[in-house]
Amino acid sequence: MNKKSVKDIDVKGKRVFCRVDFNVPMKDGNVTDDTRVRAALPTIQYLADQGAKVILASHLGRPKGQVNEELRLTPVAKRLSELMGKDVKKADEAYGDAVQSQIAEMNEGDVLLLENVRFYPGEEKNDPELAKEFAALADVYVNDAFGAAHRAHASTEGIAQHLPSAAGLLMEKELQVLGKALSNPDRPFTAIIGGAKVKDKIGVIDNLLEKVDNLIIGGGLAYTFVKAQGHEVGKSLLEEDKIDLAKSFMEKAKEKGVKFYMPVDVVVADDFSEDANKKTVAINEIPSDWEALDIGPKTREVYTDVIKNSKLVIWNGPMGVFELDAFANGTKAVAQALADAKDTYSVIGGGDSAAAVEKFNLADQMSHISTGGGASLEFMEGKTLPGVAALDDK
Ligand SMILES: Nc1ncnc2c1ncn2[C@@H]1O[C@H](COP(=O)(O)OP(=O)(O)O)[C@@H](O)[C@H]1O
Ligand SMILES: O=C(OP(=O)(O)O)[C@H](O)COP(=O)(O)O
Repeated sequence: MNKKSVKDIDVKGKRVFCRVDFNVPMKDGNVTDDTRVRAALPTIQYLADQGAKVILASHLGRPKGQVNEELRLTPVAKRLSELMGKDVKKADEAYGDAVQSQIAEMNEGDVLLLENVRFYPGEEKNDPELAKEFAALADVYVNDAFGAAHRAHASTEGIAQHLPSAAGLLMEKELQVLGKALSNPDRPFTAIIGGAKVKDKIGVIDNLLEKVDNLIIGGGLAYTFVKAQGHEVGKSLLEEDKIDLAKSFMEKAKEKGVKFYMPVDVVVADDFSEDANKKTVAINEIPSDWEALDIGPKTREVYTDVIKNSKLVIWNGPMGVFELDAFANGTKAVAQALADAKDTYSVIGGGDSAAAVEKFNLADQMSHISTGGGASLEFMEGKTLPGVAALDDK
């Protein structure tokens, strides 16, 4: 990476504004999954150990520029305190005089978490005035929020125009792992694309066809491809206006010699619920008033085999509605195959895929679980991430 690292700059005694992605799931005022907090710990700990005054900033949810009591970062500060084994102070705002006073009282190695930056309308608008207010709090800017690096916001992009800046350790690791996967991949290289966001993932499929040896399609987005193959999909998820594009991808795969794997059988249900009637059918036999909610056993076998024979696999999006146990088998089979394939480097991206791997207790057997869903997709599409582009070059 040609961007400065936090390790390239002197932070001792300096006030460091460190943007992290603490956009974590919460329930009843508690953090229910602290993966992103733990992922940011190496940078926070490094800064504290170096004697910096660590000022952390993050968004949480989408409060649309207004204060939302349920989206305060207080529970995250509590969790971070527990993880670090030291007191982490929390500010009630993200800039201004009160925050300045709190910072003035900090000692070297202290950590302060600012309030949700999206409580201010200027954040998502990348308002230069708000960026200046953030910059006024610190001497140095470090961006460790890979999950938000695809956003050009005041705390991810604007602030970097006003302070010396560098990438945090998580940011570096994410860019290095994903960058290597794409620039110099071990082969056979397989991409598995599933989930429900057809529109978001179409672009990435196009780009991946230039790079992979195998492309596996599953999840809700498969049915646009199934339809493009000429089969009926009943009530399954379908993006009518993307059928032609799906067709062109299958043709492109043929031209490029990419093996394109689609479900050969599926689990269909008469309702989107745990206790729906369900049955397994061949891909050309989806009944008109049923919907496909998971891949079937034959497909699981094929996909498992491809994974076993790959050296590098990137996986984004579940194979079925894994939140319902009745339709979790396809996703579980893929996760298990990745866990079993010890010689295969596995990269998981996307909140739901990561959640699925956690649910099956297989997270620690994956090589790399990316903290960014949208960010990892945009990166893999070859787009520039504004939060990275804004940082100082080496
Ligand atoms: N066959 C399907 N029909 C409808 N929804 C599906 C199907 N397969 C997967 N899904 C849903 O897709 C969602 C995840 O999609 P997406 O957000 O694109 O993935 P990710 O967050 O991993 O990028 C899950 O909530 C899952 O229930
Ligand atoms: O959770 C996030 O995105 P992700 O679910 O695509 O990983 C990031 O924190 C970005 O959040 P945003 O999509 O509200 O800008």
